[in-house]
Amino acid sequence: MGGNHFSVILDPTVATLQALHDRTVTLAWTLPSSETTHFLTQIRATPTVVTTSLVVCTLAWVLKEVMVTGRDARKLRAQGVPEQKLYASWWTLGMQRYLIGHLLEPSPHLYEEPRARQQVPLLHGEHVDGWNRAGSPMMYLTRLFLGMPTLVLADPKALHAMLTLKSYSFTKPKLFSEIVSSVTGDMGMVMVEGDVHKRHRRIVNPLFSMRTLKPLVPAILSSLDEFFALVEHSPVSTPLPVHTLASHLTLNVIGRTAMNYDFDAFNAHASRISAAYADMLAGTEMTPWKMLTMQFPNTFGKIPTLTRRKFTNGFNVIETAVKEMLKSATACPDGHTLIHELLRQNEGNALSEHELVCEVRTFLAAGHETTASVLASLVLSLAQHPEIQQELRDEVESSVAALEDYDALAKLPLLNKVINETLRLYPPAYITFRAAVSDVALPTTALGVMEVPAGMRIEIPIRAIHLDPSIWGDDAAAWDPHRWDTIDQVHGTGDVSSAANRIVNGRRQIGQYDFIPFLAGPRACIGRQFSLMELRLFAAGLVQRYKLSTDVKEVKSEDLFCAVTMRSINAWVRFERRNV
Ligand code: HEM
Repeated sequence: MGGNHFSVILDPTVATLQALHDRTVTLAWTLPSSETTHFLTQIRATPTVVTTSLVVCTLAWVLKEVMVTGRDARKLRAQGVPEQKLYASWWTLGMQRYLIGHLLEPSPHLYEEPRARQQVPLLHGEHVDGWNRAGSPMMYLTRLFLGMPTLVLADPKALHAMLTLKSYSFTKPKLFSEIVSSVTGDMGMVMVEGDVHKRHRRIVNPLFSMRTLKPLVPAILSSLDEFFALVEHSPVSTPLPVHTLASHLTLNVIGRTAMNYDFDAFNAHASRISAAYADMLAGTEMTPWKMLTMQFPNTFGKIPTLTRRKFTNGFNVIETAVKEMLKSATACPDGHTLIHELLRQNEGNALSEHELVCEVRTFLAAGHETTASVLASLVLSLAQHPEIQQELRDEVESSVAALEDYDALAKLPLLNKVINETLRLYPPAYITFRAAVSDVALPTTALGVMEVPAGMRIEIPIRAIHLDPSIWGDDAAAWDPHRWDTIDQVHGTGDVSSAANRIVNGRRQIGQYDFIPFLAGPRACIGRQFSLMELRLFAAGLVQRYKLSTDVKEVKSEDLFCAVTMRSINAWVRFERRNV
């Protein structure tokens, strides 16, 4: 019997069982326990009946997943997509292997070696059968939750179609949305899809134009001054945890520039809102328990653990605070922060109050840890490379009279190369996901037109693409800003996908989809210019004022903490004040 026949029978059965299960669970959580007991007695739900129903539900669901997703995997294999060979049969459990593996061998981080090498081989530069190198398809099938197939896709032609030409034929997969929306709310720009997304993007776009952003330079520099004050109170010989300080710095910036609010994050007794936000972020850390709660939100997800209670409390504190921020911005319509501009752009109330709140929450979530992560890696890399640091200092001092002159700063070649190289090697969005809304045809470099089945989960391995030696050369894993001296960034998918035309007149051709720290297309990062502005001002300001040094010789994979974003957790740097 083919997968389709199975689906016809199984889909409605599973949907019914699932609905029954959800209904029972909802009742169980909402009714007082005495009424729950009464209700269960009334429907003769003895422990045996409940257990049997749950087992049947689970089995039916597993059967459906295996049948339907197995059929989808077969469809892709039949078109020539290679499948990653898993190392042992229990790995076919997909992501569940982390849960089991965790019990067998506790490990603090989801992507820690050696399991990570097998789960995300490209992230770790491991070879995968069928992966480019010798011209074979730049994609492969791997397994995620309960063995569900995921298409890991790095072919520039297919990425161009998926991210740009047919962007709205793909959405964020449910699991991804659940993690993000738990922080941003359900109606922020990262979350919304289709026409709703177009409406949000149209209203928010002007906030991130240079006309709106440039007046924010003084507010960004005032946050840098606070960082300087903190550094100057610390002994010169003591390395400072830039991975934490950068996060405080960018939180203060996003508060001041976007929300008209002072987070005062460098202060150990920081505001209630900073503390609530920290609690909320701690609740998104990707642990095996977190994965279980995401997969079964109505059962495990409802258990009121301490982390969950702190998370909910943090969420509510932020929600209330953002509502107050919106209210005070409404009362001061000429203000210069992003929240003021958002309200001006929202003339006619195209976005509801709830949508506005989610949008502001999104700026906070998307615009804070991402930039902090790049900044920490950038400062550490400069400290590890004193010669580049000096070159950058010379460039800044000879070309820019004052940091306020942002137009001059934005043009500095080495400064931009240092930032690009850091975004290449340490992209905070190291990986992202999409799901096909319906059956969709994608052109590919090696397999002709590929039919992607509806619902297929697709992973874009951003960091793996940035580390691929066939794109960047054999020294791809090294931090070398001068590699950009001989790079041409080529727009479109053009001719760069084959090794033969990668090097032209001694210059390396890098396509639009070979370097995607901010992704590409209609859903590319809207905050790109904002974060580049922060990074340019901070990098220039720091090398002007301090000599940076470190004892950290290399960045190992366990120094990069990977959850929703990737961030450095071992960036200890000394700041020695220069006599100028
Ligand atoms: C170095 C810093 C940053 C990096 C590397 C980065 C990266 C990204 C990436 C890769 C995406 C696409 C995610 C996906 O669709 O799967 C994205 C989306 C987004 N980013 Fe950023 N981001 C950064 C900073 C910022 C800042 C500062 C803001 C705002 C203040 C911001 C706001 C957003 C928003 C709203 C989206 C959703 C856009 C849409 O779906 O239309 N980001 N970012």
